[in-house]
Amino acid sequence: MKIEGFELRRVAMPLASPFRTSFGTQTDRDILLVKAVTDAAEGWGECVTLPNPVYSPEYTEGAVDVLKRFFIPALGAAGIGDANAVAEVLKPFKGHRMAKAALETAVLDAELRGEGRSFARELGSVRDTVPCGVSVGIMDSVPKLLEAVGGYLDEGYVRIKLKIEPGWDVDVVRAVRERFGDDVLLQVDANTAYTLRDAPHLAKLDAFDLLLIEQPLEEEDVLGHADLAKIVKTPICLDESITSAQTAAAAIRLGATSIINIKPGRVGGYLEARRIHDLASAHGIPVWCGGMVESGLGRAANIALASLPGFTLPGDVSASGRFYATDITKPFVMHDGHLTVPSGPGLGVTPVPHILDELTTAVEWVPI
Ligand SMILES: O=C(O)CCC(=O)N[C@@H](C(=O)O)c1ccccc1
Repeated sequence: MKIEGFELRRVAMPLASPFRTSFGTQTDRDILLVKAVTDAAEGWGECVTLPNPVYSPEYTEGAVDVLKRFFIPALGAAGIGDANAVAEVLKPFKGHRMAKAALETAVLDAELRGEGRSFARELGSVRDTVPCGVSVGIMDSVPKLLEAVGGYLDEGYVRIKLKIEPGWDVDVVRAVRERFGDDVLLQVDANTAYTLRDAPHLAKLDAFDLLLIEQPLEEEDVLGHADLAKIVKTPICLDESITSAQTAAAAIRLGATSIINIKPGRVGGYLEARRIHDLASAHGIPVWCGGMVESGLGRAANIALASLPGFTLPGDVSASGRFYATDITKPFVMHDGHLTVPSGPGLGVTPVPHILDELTTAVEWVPI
């Protein structure tokens, strides 16, 4: 496959409702799409950076810059023609894993579309559908949260994830349990909002039979998570801390994590995500697919990843309608709490041209 260049496109996607986490509230998603133009096919990658470096050190303008000035020229200089070589060529560049992931995914999608192979087949899919979990943001009041949770359960979501932060945690979980009972699969995500001093408070969550507590402490505090795991009975699940198979191996060895949220953008791409899946499975560590409020393009790739055998917990793999009234692809619609794994070539979905044009705010061609 010969790569001719990449199109960097910004797409402004209004959210169906505000989404609040411990690091802020999003009302829209400014998405950077990377399109690989090759002699075989065109391929898409979605960069999951936020506009500001609050989830991880990356941010969208930085991703655009590093792609244009360093990553795409490096692929050109190396004469890259397949996705397996991308990570190796980009290895000398530190970090910027979300930008690397978007570039690798675009090349992989083009390659697979050219070969008529699906993303799911390439990654090692064993399922035709995946169960849908949903992430529920921090709300203005408990009644409003209970209304939102009830709505998602009525829609058929099989797992509820509650965002928590100091002042919005134990009482909120208790209210959900009291209203919806003990059978609902329930977990919480702190997005690094606590410290080890909060361990006794976080241990109060043990009363509610949660699936896991996600990333309670800051990204770098792997040892703190290992200490916390000795105090809190609820399984600790890492998100921000797991940036590669190597950091996953360290966190598992140190007892800092007993479940891993795999987000392909955070770890540098779907090929590294598969390596983490394989490593975790070898250690008996369940994994699930995290979400970054992706459009249908990133969502398609996540659904494919979530169909691998070690993804035994429902992921943040929700229907398009959870976040977007209008998606740039054919929307993913949940049936009986599940989404169908795309089976077409590559991602199996492509942007709907007139919708993509309407939502595009900038396009830039970067020849290789
Ligand atoms: O379902 C989704 O796509 C969102 C899941 C979710 O809560 N993502 C959170 C997270 O902290 O994991 C997030 C969203 C946007 C940006 C960063 C993080």
